Amino acid sequence: MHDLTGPAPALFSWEFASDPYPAYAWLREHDPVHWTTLPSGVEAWLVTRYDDARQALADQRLSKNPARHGSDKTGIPGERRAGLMTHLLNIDPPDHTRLRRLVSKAFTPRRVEEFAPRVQQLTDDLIDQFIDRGEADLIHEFAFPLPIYAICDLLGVPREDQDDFRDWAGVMIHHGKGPRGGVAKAVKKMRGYLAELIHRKRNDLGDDLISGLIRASDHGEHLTENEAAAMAFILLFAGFETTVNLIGNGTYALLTHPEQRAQLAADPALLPGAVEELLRYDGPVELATWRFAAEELELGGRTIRAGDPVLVVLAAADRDPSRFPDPDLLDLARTDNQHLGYGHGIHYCLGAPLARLEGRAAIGTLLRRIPDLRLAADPSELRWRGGLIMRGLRTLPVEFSTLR
Ligand code: HEM
Repeated sequence: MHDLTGPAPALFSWEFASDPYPAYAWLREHDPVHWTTLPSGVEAWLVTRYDDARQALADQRLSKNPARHGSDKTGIPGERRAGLMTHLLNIDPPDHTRLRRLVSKAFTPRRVEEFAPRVQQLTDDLIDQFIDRGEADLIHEFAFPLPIYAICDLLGVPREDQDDFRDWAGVMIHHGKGPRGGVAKAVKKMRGYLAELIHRKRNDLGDDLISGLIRASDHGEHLTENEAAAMAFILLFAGFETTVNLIGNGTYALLTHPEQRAQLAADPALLPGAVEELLRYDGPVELATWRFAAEELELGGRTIRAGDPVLVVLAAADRDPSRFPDPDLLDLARTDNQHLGYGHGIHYCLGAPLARLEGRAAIGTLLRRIPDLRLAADPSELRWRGGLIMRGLRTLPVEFSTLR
């Protein structure tokens, strides 16, 4: 149980980054829709209770497109909102409805299902590379490469170009060797590459997702090359660091809850439910992406003014005791687990079936192939990446026996 009687906790401090849950518990109890100043200096509402969060995620008066009502308070420069940034998470209906319908025709559950053997092979190949060494950093060597190669394969990026993507993606989340200021450069290179790839595929359609997008757009609904590039970019961008963190945070939670882990190892049928519980307990997306009040509205008893930025704190909602009994307990056998880790409403995660596939393959295979996997650092030594939206570890050092 958290101490809810003390003064308001400091948000966005170093301690907060490693364990934000006590602060969120305090907010849920005392100021559930909380006006705050973010580290960037931008002011925004934080929504922390489950019911308010679900309501906000489904409320179309909360727009995703700041340009629509001329109130961009995020501090994100205007030029980044053009080009690749005009994607699903930054637009409202009717554009959103059209683009989402189009991508859903290409990114079908069947396509994901057919992809399962490839994900399993990628998982095994990555484990093969460190299993004889007795130690590894599971973020850099496992959680990070798996989703980037998986999404590249799915999109139809040729294998010989995939290491470039790995490098650009690495720079984008500061894992790579590139300089910190290289993010804009990496995005630019990715944009150039995607535009060229889409152009090439128009004349040589294959069985991949980009070809599927082009085909879907040729059947009536229009998709410009810029929209196609933005779509490929958001699939990469939304599907990459999130999955890194599902594997990283999930494995970390299992390594620090040995009884739960033993229960899962003894009963692999628990795996699908276990991955959902890991998403609820310490999910990759701490705060949902920016929303802006298109008009004045009430939320959790507070008045949100037109133009105000609203951030729904998924991590706080998913530990709300009024929705989840014993919310701070990791219970891999939990039932009635309708968490908000993939969002809710029209922006509900498009890649959830792929994320589930990757999460189950990665975590299930790791536990099966390395039954004595142990954390090789004290939890207090581990560092969490300090972004606003995502929650994830910088490194996850592990050790294990090489005798098997
Ligand atoms: C465990 C991994 C993942 C988690 C936790 C996750 C979580 C989320 C969340 C919370 C949202 C909604 C954000 C909001 O409303 O502000 C979202 C949207 C989205 N996700 Fe995921 N995601 C994951 C993996 C993926 C993957 C693998 C892909 C694709 C390859 C993907 C593609 C998308 C897209 C395109 C959207 C925007 C949908 C829209 O606006 O209509 N995600 N995701």
